[in-house]
Amino acid sequence: MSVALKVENLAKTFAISGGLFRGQKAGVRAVRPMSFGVETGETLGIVGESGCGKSTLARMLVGLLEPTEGTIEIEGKALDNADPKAFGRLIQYMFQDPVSSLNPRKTIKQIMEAPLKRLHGMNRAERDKRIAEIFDSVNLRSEFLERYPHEFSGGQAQRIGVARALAAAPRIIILDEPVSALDVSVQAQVLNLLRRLKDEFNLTYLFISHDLAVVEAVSDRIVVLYFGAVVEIGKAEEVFSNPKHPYTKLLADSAPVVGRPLKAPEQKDSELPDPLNPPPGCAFATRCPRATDICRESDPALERVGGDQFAACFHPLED
Ligand SMILES: Nc1ncnc2c1ncn2[C@@H]1O[C@H](COP(=O)(O)OP(=O)(O)OP(=O)(O)O)[C@@H](O)[C@H]1O
Repeated sequence: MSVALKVENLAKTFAISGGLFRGQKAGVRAVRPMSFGVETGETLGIVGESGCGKSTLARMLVGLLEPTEGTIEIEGKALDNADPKAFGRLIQYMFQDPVSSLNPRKTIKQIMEAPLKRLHGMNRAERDKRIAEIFDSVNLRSEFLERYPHEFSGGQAQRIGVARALAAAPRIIILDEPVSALDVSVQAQVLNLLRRLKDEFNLTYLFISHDLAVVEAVSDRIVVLYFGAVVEIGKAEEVFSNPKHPYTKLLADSAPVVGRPLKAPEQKDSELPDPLNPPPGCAFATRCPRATDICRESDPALERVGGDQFAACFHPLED
């Protein structure tokens, strides 16, 4: 197995100035230094509550945001923010709401052609051939090419979003809530299509979602983020059924997962820490039923807690 993506000490702090912060050096630590790898052909699920840094991480991975520190490597090559085309040829982002992310004044054909011209310098005949192949793979009819984004239903629009991401011939696609806006019946179709395309094009996926049942079903491994940091990482079939970090357990207990009884979440305090004034210790300590003094004083590192599972916790849960 080869490594598709390697992230080392990747972090983003948004500097804040002016207004209340005039003259101060304040910053929101949206992503705290994190490291992980993704194997070629793997689907890595990324979960966490709103504000935990999922979008910031995704935007750094596709070169839309410059990291404050750390490195991103795809297939062994370090990415350079000064070369956005290199990012585009290797990694693409599929937005949650494809209709509003596509230019409403351009036809689907014009939208599909743009990355082929910009990233690959293809001539008209090459572009036509490539677009026809991709449309065939995502089961879209060629007459759709002359239409505009608003003319499509949710499921069709999502397939166009996939087609656009595929047009660049990337190695990795980041799927940001790819099915959350769709009806359940259409969700299954889009998920099946994504699975087939992954094999057909030998792709690697990063799958971001709030829906733990969907993430568990599609992922090989899952990363759980809390307050900008990885708190747990492990095999999809283990992470929610045998969580080691108390936060993962809280998420799993509060999510309605088919076949698993729904329990009230164990928690002391539902508030996230202030990102402008993070606590010195574990960011989850204020909510954690297992927290002790050490948790309030130092921030635990991610450590192996058995098999292929890692957790950042001084008191990981037992099997
Ligand atoms: N441009 C910005 N300037 C300042 N702070 C920001 C900026 N973008 C994001 N943040 C902050 O960084 C943190 C992480 O935000 P991010 O959008 O990455 O989270 P998320 O997990 O994707 O949330 P959601 O699921 O709601 O999209 C939040 O505290 C957010 O307020």
